[in-house]
Amino acid sequence: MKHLQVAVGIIRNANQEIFLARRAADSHMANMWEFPGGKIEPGESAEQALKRELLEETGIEVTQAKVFDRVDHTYQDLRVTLHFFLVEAWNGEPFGREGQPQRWVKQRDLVAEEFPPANYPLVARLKAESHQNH
Ligand SMILES: Nc1nc2c([nH]c(=O)n2[C@@H]2O[C@H](COP(=O)(O)OP(=O)(O)OP(=O)(O)O)[C@@H](O)[C@H]2O)c(=O)[nH]1
Ligand SMILES: [Mg+2]
Repeated sequence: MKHLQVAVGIIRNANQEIFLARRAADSHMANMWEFPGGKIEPGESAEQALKRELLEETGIEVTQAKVFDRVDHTYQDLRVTLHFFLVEAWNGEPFGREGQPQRWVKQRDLVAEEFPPANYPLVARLKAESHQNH
């Protein structure tokens, strides 16, 4: 089975809002909401891929990224390892640079079912941590 290594950015602003983008209609997990990111290319570290993908997909230059979690998930015909980073420092203003819809959502208001199934535990963790801290 194909196995992808993916770098993913949880972009969070000072209002505890997280930037989400909508996946394209013709992609894997079409039309679901996602944290921007993409495949780690050969020779790249997860953090390098994160910076490249966030620039390509949202236009921001990441200046600091913290490892947040690593999740392994097997879909019907595809295995993914998602390397999640918490991004709280960047230059620019994120937007759907590839034309994809986007929105900011309060961390505590995230809805797991809007994301690909691999994200469910991660979204649960983010919601739990938002109740502790805010
Ligand atoms: N970016 C992103 N991908 C995710 C998330 N959750 C999740 O299961 N994935 C899966 O990770 C895989 C790779 O992500 P991607 O499609 O963004 O990769 P990419 O930007 O390199 O795509 P491309 O082939 O169009 O260049 C997809 O199969 C996607 O369904 C998520 O929150 N964000
Ligand atoms: Mg992508």
